Order: sequence, then C-alpha cells, then structure tokens
Amino acid sequence: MENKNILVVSGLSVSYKKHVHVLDHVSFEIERGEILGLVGESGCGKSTLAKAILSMIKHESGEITFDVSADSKGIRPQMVFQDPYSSLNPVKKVGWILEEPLKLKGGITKAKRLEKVSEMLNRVGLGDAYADRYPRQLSGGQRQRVALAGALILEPELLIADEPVSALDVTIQAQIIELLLKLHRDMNLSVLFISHDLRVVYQMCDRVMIMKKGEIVEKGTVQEVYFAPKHEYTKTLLEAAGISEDKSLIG
Ligand SMILES: Nc1ncnc2c1ncn2[C@@H]1O[C@H](COP(=O)(O)OP(=O)(O)OP(=O)(O)O)[C@@H](O)[C@H]1O
Repeated sequence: MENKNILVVSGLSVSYKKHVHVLDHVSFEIERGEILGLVGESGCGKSTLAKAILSMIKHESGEITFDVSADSKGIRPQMVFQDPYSSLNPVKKVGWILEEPLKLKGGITKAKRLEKVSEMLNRVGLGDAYADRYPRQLSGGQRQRVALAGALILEPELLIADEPVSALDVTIQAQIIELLLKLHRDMNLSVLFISHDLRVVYQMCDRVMIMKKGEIVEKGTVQEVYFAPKHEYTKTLLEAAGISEDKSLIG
C-alpha cells in the first residue's frame, strides 16, 4: 500500500562550523499531496532545513526518509528559490535550460524532450516563444515561472519552494501563488512551502509549522495555528503581522 507520508524527518540536527544547532531535533512529516508551510523569522534555519532534506548539506543526527512511490521513477525532490535568476544559467536560452534535466536523465528522444519543454512552458503560463529567450530578457515573475518549469519537468513528487514569491511585488506574488496552486493540483505534487509571510502561507498551505531558532515550536492545520495558536511565539508572529486583531485581513 502507498505510504501516507512522502517525507518523514525525525530528530534532525544540523550545525555549521561556527554555528551550532542551527537545527535542533526537528521532526515532522509531509503527507502525500499536501502543501505544508514552514514559517519563521529570518535566520531561524528554514533554508538550512530545505538544504538538509535535499542532501545539499550534511546533518549531524536524525533521519530523513523520502518515500518514492512506484510511479515516480525515483525522481528526487526538487527545489525553487527566492531568486530564480541565480538558479538559471544566464548564458543559456530557456529552452536549453528546460531540456537539460531531461538530457541528464537520459533515454528520452529529442522530439519527446522538445514536446515536454513545450508542455511545461504552457503549463506555467508562458508560450513556446519563451524557449528562445535568455533569462535576462524575462521579468522576475517570468523567471520564477521558468524556474518552476525546470523544477517540475521531471515530474517529481515533492517540491520544496524556499521563499518563491518573496522577491516579487504583490500582484506578481498573487499570480505565482495561483500558478503554484494549479501545478499542485494538476501534477499531484506535495509541497514544502517556506516563507516568512504568514498571509502568503495562509493562502497556500493545508498545514503549517512555526520555527524559532532551529526548533519547530508549533504545528497544525492552518486554521488551528492561526485561530487557536498555542505557543507564545506563534501569537507574537501573528500579532506582528496584524492577523490576530483583524482576521478579515487574511485571504
Ligand atoms: N554556510 C553557513 N555557514 C555558517 N552559518 C550558516 C551558513 N548558512 C546559514 N548559516 C547560519 O545558520 C542560521 C540559519 O540560516 P538559514 O539560512 O537556514 O535561515 P533562514 O531561516 O532560511 O533565513 P532567511 O529567511 O533569512 O533566508 C543563520 O544564523 C545563518 O547565519
């Protein structure tokens, strides 16, 4: 039977050389098909957690178990970042950038690769004509669309989105949030959505975890955490965002 959880993290601790316990016994799971939010102030360890899940950095203790279902063909979780410009090769055109993961995977004909690139460009709301452009010729929102297309072209089951809308202005933020929700529905994705913005998390997520100084201090459904917060720190964050006083501001 298919496992309910796509990712289980237990007792995860990470230290950098001069910075110990950036993550301190972090445990949580991501259910298949859900969007799980991770909220916390700058420097609390959100990006470190994302990098540890993707094995980009080593952890000193704990376990990260990724459950690959039979039909995902072993595609590892993929990630999108706050600044898509830094993750897109500036000297390559969008078509090349999107085709590259398919080439590296191997066993896919040129015709099939181009078909897939076209399909993804259209899925993210860009047309085929964008294949011929360089990243510098795109707006911030368009670049984030390309980054999403690149992350999803191999059809991973889990996407980690690290502040994907934080660098965009509010109208573009709303468009990318809509797009992420659509891709989540259409592509059967599970998402870890990292943000310091409680309003964005409310729009996007099913459940949310609140992180403070490397520890998860509270987690629950968005309704539970926003409207019946248990931890003082959660209450402080909600107050700072003006949500505790004016619930109508959300959404
Ligand atoms: N490579 C590194 N070497 C040493 N310390 C690091 C390194 N990367 C991050 N840190 C420290 O670890 C802590 C957590 O950083 P991290 O980037 O995970 O936080 P964050 O919550 O993602 O912050 P932000 O929202 O600003 O991106 C910070 O104090 C940071 O200075």
